[in-house]
Amino acid sequence: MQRPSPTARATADGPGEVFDYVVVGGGTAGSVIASRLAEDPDLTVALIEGGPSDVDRPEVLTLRRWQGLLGGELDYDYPTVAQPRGNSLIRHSRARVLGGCSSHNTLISFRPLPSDWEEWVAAGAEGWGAAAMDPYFDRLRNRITPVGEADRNAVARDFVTAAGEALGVPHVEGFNAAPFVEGAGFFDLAYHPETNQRSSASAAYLHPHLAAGDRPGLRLFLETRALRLEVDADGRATGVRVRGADGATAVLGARREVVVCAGAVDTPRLLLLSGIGPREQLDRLGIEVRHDLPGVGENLLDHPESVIVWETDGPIPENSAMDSDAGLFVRRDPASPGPDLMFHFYQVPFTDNPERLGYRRPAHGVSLTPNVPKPRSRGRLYLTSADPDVLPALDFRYFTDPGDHDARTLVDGIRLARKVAATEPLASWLVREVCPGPELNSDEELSAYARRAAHTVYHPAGTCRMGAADDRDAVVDPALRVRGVAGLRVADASVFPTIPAVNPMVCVLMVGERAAELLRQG
Ligand SMILES: Cc1cc2nc3c(=O)[nH]c(=O)nc-3n(C[C@H](O)[C@H](O)[C@H](O)COP(=O)(O)OP(=O)(O)OC[C@H]3O[C@@H](n4cnc5c(N)ncnc54)[C@H](O)[C@@H]3O)c2cc1C
Repeated sequence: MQRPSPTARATADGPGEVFDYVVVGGGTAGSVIASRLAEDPDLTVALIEGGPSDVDRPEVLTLRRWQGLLGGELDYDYPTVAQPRGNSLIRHSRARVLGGCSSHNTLISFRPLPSDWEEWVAAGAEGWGAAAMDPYFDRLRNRITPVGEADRNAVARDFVTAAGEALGVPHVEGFNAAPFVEGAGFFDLAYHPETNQRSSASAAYLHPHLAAGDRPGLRLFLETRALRLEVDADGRATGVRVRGADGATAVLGARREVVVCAGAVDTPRLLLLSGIGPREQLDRLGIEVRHDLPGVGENLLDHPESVIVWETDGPIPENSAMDSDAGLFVRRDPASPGPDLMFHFYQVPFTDNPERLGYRRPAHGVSLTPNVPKPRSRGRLYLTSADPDVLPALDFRYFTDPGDHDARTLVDGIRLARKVAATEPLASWLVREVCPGPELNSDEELSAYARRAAHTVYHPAGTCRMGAADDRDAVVDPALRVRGVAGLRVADASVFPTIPAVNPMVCVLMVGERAAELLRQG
């Protein structure tokens, strides 16, 4: 396959090239947008990606190797600030490679539920309802397919059967076929079952064109970091100041628009470093205010999870797509429009966090990770320095919602997981509950364990939230335009007003498809 074309030829502070569009972040949304814009041969598009190419990198492109990428050289690996009600040691993995997080995630692919989109409309995202958004799913170029037969592990099959028996939820074959509120089954994944290769955003939207050379207007700037957005005296974004791998800087100009797709951490970070954000924070750090926009970095959302681990009666079979191929959705509150508790089933003992609490990893085991589909806690991202190399502070404020809904959800999750584990055919595989352990039973004990052993499902979102054009706390309007700055849009997980009940990657891809259409409309 042809190597990606040129990286930035940055000359110190010299005027750089000018493109119709400059897209910052060749990740999940950015790959879609750049590819779609460049379908028009008359347009020039610069795609700025902080990481290297994923082409010809089997450690990236092989789905089952995902855990090997966490914390490595292709991971920005953000810490969180202290979480008094949760686990302060969670690291937020974010990929630094073409394809972004779709190049190191588990590629579980859920069409967002109708109620997820309707929540966005209620939050001011006019035009983003289910009827308008659903057709974008069918446009996605990724290969989205149920876990292949050969990858369906016997213990995962028995988990699906036991979950149905124990909780009375339906066995779902193909979660994307129709909206659901409950169910257990194998996931749909964006992958090629015959080779275990990723169908990431880059593999689906960029690789074929890099190989065919049929996107003449598209230039990739790899290993190139956007340091600051250039905004002129009239309040218009005119380009992006970048730094190449050799340390040289340049400005890439945008004739039409700049589109920021750097993800829920780096998009607000870049806006803040560019003087677009809450005046009080920018003043304190000595960053010149280009536009006072109070919502930048607010509304930090995530799906928190906890874990129950069982030791198994010997090793379990090896076959799998990526070691967490099946899951379970439950609706505890009949008034909820969608599921209000979700579980991933792992064919491995997932003990990273429990080990810090003194638990030992069993030689063989499986895990269930209950998570909170609609968390009520809201966090915040902010800068502590004007230096672009200082990491932003991520304060998720996990488990701080006044009604204790989020922690309560995990306690219910542990109790339901125990029911499933006690039910055949899963029960025969298991010899003992390793953590939290059968001696922990009260709500208080389970809540304390669930919060201290908490992890993230790696779904940060919401930090440049979309809202009505006159909503002073919204960062972008329903056309994804940054409010108050001309020629600048944001399109990635940061625009989510609320988090979908399901895993969000497909939602991000759909935001990318819609963003490309909005950009073409001008
Ligand atoms: C380990 C893990 C597992 C996950 N599993 C799933 C799953 O199975 N299913 C699911 O639905 N979701 C999953 N997710 C979440 C999902 O992958 C993300 O929500 C989604 O990919 C985010 O897309 P994005 O476009 O917002 O950001 P990203 O895909 O992160 O893209 C941002 C891009 O911008 C680049 N960038 C950042 N800053 C700069 C800068 N200053 N200059 C230049 N480039 C920059 C980055 O290098 C990156 O390529 C997972 C996430 C992780 C981390």
